[in-house]
Amino acid sequence: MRQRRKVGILGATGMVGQRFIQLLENHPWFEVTWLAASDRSSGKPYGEAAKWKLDTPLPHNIANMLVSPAIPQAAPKIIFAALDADIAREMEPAFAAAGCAVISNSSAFRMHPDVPLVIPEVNADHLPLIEEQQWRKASGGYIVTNPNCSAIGLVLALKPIAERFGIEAIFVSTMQAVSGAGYPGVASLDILGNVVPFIKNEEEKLQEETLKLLGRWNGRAVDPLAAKLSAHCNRVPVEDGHMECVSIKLSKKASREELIEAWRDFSPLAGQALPSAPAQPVEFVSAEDRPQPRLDRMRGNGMASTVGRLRPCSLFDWKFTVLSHNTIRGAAGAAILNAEILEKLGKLDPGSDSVVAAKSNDPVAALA
Ligand SMILES: NC(=O)C1=CN([C@@H]2O[C@H](COP(=O)(O)OP(=O)(O)OC[C@H]3O[C@@H](n4cnc5c(N)ncnc54)[C@H](OP(=O)(O)O)[C@@H]3O)[C@@H](O)[C@H]2O)C=CC1
Ligand SMILES: N[C@@H](CC(=O)OP(=O)(O)O)C(=O)O
Repeated sequence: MRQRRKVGILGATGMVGQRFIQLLENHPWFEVTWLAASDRSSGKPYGEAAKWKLDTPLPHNIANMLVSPAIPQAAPKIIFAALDADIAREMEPAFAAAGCAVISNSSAFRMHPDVPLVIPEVNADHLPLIEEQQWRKASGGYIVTNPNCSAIGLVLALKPIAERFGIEAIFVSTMQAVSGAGYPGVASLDILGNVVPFIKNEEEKLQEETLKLLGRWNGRAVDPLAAKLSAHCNRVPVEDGHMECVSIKLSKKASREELIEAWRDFSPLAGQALPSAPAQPVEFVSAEDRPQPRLDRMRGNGMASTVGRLRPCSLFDWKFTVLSHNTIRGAAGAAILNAEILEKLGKLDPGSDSVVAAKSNDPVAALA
């Protein structure tokens, strides 16, 4: 049996941090040995610092672990980061500069030209971008990101179609769960019995990240997919699971059967034996009233994207509905799968502990 690698979680007390703890509890490759959060939590036992909000018990060893200050000294070399974007912008480069592999869930560096934005089933071939990062050259450390929670479900559904038929235009309207806003998130008086047709920066992220993810690695950089994309993002009173209504215009004609076949055949990680990879990343359901968040979000242990309601579109070619779990596939599970593919590629260990930390005093500038 292989020895499990020691990993740390930055932002461990938050909603996504908690998912990391839950999903890593019995992970065969990774063992959580370090937890960090803000000064409010640092020095306290995790069980006291965090308001555990998940429906599985907080593991005992984690409850008793002291929350560390969020600094790279004494942190393990593999870090899962679940920080607010503003804090991530300062902190993730400091960890990368100190020689850590930062597997980030935040939006801070997703669109940086030298930072891979990756869904392993879709664009693992973008990972060589890490070699362009100054931190990598100086200390072995790097940042790899996973996408926005709405982009992940959408892109998983689009990739098999883009590969076979090409996509020229996409229209998407989301219905996003409240857990996406963290805790305490949206006030109950705003969301109960209501829909809020605005999520700050979400439409911009969904549009630009989708095109980068479906883009082509040219050996030095990623050329984004040249398609038109228009997004509407809405918050709905659902606990977990982002649903999206999608219309697409194809480059080449496709029948309903051909589209379903493209989704069913899509298994690019088959044979890789990555512990978190779902056997069927895109599940097509034929029932006329599916997918639904409560019934379908846990397909593939929360890592599959469920597609249904495929029918002709009178504006574009086809329309369908897609659903994915926003804090599993859309956040912590996505980052863990990124770490697994990096491990498989022999890239997860950024170097031994003796790696010399980067000399730069400004790690953000070191990326430029
Ligand atoms: N919720 C979701 O569905 C998704 C969230 N994301 C992204 O993941 C990230 C985390 O989201 P979420 O878990 O919801 O956020 P939360 O607000 O629930 O958690 C934030 C975490 O960051 C910590 N933190 C805050 N300030 C600092 C600081 N100065 N130094 C160190 N740690 C700090 C908090 O610690 P403390 O408890 O001590 O304050 C807490 O652990 C965000 O970038 C978010 O956009 C991405 C996809 C989906
Ligand atoms: N904004 C998303 C969750 C999120 O935090 O996204 P991002 O990782 O892009 O910041 C939502 O509200 O559902």
